[in-house]
This record gives sequence, structure tokens and C-alpha cells, in this order.
Amino acid sequence: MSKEPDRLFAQPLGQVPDFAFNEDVVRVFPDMIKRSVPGYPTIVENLGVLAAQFAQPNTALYDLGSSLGAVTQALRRHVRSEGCRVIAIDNSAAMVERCRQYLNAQDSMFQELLPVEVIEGDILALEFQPASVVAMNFTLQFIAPEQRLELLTRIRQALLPGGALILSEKLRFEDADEHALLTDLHVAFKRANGYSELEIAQKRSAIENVMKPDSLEEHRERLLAAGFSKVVPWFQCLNFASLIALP
Ligand SMILES: C[S@@+](CC[C@H](N)C(=O)[O-])C[C@H]1O[C@@H](n2cnc3c(N)ncnc32)[C@H](O)[C@@H]1O
Ligand SMILES: O=C(O)C(=O)C[C@]1(C(=O)O)C=C[C@@H](O)C=C1
Repeated sequence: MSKEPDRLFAQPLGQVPDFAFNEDVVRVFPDMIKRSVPGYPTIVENLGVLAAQFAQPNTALYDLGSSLGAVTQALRRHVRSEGCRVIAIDNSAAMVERCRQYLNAQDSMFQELLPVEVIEGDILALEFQPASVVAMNFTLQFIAPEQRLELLTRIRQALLPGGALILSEKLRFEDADEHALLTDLHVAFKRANGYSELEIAQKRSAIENVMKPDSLEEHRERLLAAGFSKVVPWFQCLNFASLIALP
């Protein structure tokens, strides 16, 4: 994995451009996401452990918005069911290119890993195959809010009985005091990870138009509306959470 530190927002940018998953972000992404998302390494590793409980033989396991394939690698480390294959998809060409390199490196280090296909494409246009596990790790928040229900409905229809959607997201909170407290604590987390006030402020402006977090209540209601029968939060650290949604 690239060890390049994230300094993308360290210098004053004047007009801060909207955040995009371009080559600059790809170069620093492992560092950026670890220093920005509290609990990220725990979520990724345990997502593999959870997925192993839901994976069923001869089915697809999806990693939607796979970036550099951290979740795909965890699925390949943990899932032991016969005949499963991982399908990783991302619409950033720069992410997909680097993801393929990382997965080739994983293949050269370990034997008997699940086969994987990395697709450069839009998850909104994906024809889903029958799946036992669908992972969406911090991806739904980048989908336009009005398209989220339809996407989740299509995922629900692709999920086999006994399978699961594992959905991780940044949360907003309906109670204003709770929202302010957890937002401040997230800023403290970033500061403790070496980000300056300028970096924190410029990143906030870069993402505010492109990333629209929902509350836990909105997620639960939308997942139930999409046809899921049960929604179980399994992890929360500050304003970042991960949910299991059962078909
Ligand atoms: C925060 S990153 C995901 C991190 C990654 N899942 C992980 O755990 O390391 C969000 C990713 O979703 C991708 N993405 C956003 N919208 C997408 C879409 N409509 N179709 C496919 N990928 C999308 C972005 O290119 C980006 O790589
Ligand atoms: O809230 C933030 O400041 C974030 O940086 C969050 C977040 C995310 O949740 O995906 C946003 C963009 C980057 O991909 C890494 C982290």
C-alpha cells in the first residue's frame, strides 16, 4: 500500500474544488481514510469476519465503491465458502487501476484466495447477480440522495436468503446537540491524527456538496422501504457507523 501522507488540503486553495476520487486522492487514499474515519481499520477487518458468516457457496460477494480494494482484500482473507467470487466496482478509473495492482500483489503473496473481478463502472447501472454479501463501505453517502432507495431496492432483490448487506456510513444526527458534539469530537480525532485547522476546514468545504450523510433513523427507514427485514447496527465510532441489513 502507498505510504504517501495526505497533504492535499495543507496549502490555502482559495476556491476549494469539489472533492473527487481522482489521481491525487488515489495516491494518498490509504492515509486519508485511516486519519479521517474513526474505526476504519476495525470496520474493514471485521467486515471480512461478518461476511464469512453470511457468504454462501457459489454466490457473488460485492464490494460497491471499492476504491483501492481494502474491503475486497478483507473478503478474500476471511471468506472460506466454496465457489464464491468477489466483484469489486468503482467508477473512478484512477482507483480501479491502482486497486487491480494491489489485488495482483495480494495474489502473489497468498494462495487459494477467492477469485476477484474489478469493474470500472457506475453501481447505479450495475446488473446484480445473485449475491450473498453486498458491502458498501462509505459509498452510499456519495450517491445522490434521490437515487439511494432505488439502489438499495436493487441490492435487496439480488440478495439471497441468509445473505446480508453491510453498510458503513458517516452519520448526521437529528438532535442538534448530539450532532454538534460528535462533529466536534470528529474534528478532535482529525487534529489528533495530524490534520491542521486549515486542512480540516478545506476538506469540509470540498466534501459538503458531494457527500450527504443521513441519520441512522433515515437509513433504517429507507432500508426497510427497500425490502430489508431487519437493520442491526454493529459498530459506531463517533459519527461513523456500520449496519447489517438482512433480506
Ligand atoms: C469513501 S470511498 C470507499 C472506500 C472503500 N469502500 C474502502 O473501504 O476503502 C467511495 C468510493 O465510491 C466510489 N463511487 C462513488 N460513486 C460511485 C458510483 N456511482 N459507482 C461506483 N463507484 C462510486 C468512489 O469513486 C470512491 O472510490
Ligand atoms: O468526513 C470527513 O471528513 C471524511 O473525510 C470522510 C470521508 C468518508 O467518509 O469517506 C470522505 C472522503 C474520503 O473518502 C475519506 C473520508
